Amino acid sequence: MSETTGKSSPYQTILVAGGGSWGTALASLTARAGMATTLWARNDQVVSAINGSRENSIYLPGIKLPETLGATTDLAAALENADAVIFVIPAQYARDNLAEMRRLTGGKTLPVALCCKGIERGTGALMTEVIADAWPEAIPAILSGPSFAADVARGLPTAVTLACADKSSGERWAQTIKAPHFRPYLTADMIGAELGGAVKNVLAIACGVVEGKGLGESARAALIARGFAEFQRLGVALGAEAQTMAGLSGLGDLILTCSSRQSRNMSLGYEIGEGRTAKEIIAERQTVSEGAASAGPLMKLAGAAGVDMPICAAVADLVDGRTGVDQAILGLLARPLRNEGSPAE
Ligand SMILES: NC(=O)c1ccc[n+]([C@@H]2O[C@H](COP(=O)([O-])OP(=O)(O)OC[C@H]3O[C@@H](n4cnc5c(N)ncnc54)[C@H](O)[C@@H]3O)[C@@H](O)[C@H]2O)c1
Ligand SMILES: O=P(O)(O)OC[C@H](O)CO
Repeated sequence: MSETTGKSSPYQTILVAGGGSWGTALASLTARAGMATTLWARNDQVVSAINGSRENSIYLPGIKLPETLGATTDLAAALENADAVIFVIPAQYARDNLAEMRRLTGGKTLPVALCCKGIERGTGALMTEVIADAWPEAIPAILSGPSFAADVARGLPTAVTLACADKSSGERWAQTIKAPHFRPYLTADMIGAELGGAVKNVLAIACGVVEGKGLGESARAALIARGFAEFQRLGVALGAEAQTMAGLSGLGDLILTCSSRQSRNMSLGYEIGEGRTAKEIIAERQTVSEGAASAGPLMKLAGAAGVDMPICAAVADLVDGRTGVDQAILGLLARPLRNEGSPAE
């Protein structure tokens, strides 16, 4: 897929499922572009705030939302007229919500852009596998890449990967979400796109630990580079394309998330590096840190593929309380020396 035709028509009636910061930013984007957009959230405070004061004061405070954006807690009604769904519910709740949408639509074939960046606990399934089980009639796409919700909602320039195996649906999605400041790049490589988003969240926790522990910027750069090598090994094993891994949803998002404490994953790692436990930090947060829930399933996926991912394994041990920060760092530094390009054992 080298160039889009530019002739595809956008989807017109959009349901954005998920009233967190990213769902709200994406809903604002499509509503501003003129698509009839309804945001579904399970939290009625979010819905009243959006409909009443044009602001998601809980998850995206301080951003004025367009008058044309409607919000509802009634999923069945929101699905009734939708011709496309932007799915922005955290990965661990994706299966149940997708299955419910399938039930409510009677198994309708709808295009669904999956925007969550995670791997399912228990199964180690990627989001395309989850949707294939839970709503097999849907036409999935992956929207991923370096994009903080607040940046996009403020109209700051952003570029993302839009992956869709169905060329015509991919082109329609590109026309639907594009904006003067928001630029989607198309690919058919869905595995590469979704893997990048899930793995960078785990690696961002490690980078946060490095910062919180005061290990220095050289250590952080080394961790990003070695983390990227881990991601590439897994990607190759699972059939991801090299250019997707080096692109926006891979290297691009890894750089963003590992460089900014605006990232919930990096800030989680930062606090762990300062000496707190993941469990206590997560318990007091209202927002999601996908890397914490996805680190364990990522190790399951890597194990099944026979791929060694020592940094991600250390993060999984850390967030699940099987190791401490000092022990994790010592474990990584004590690994045998090897050639830079060699597949680790
Ligand atoms: N925020 C960003 O900048 C950003 C950017 C790109 C991708 N993402 C991804 O988007 C997804 C959503 O993240 P977010 O930042 O919008 O979330 P958030 O942390 O802002 O809010 C969490 C949302 O999840 C909802 N939720 C929790 N449990 C639920 C359940 N059982 N069923 C339905 N909804 C439930 C909450 O009501 C809330 O709307 C994540 O996978 C995240 O990695 C986020
Ligand atoms: O805040 P995070 O760590 O969930 O990152 C948000 C986006 O995924 C960045 O691209």
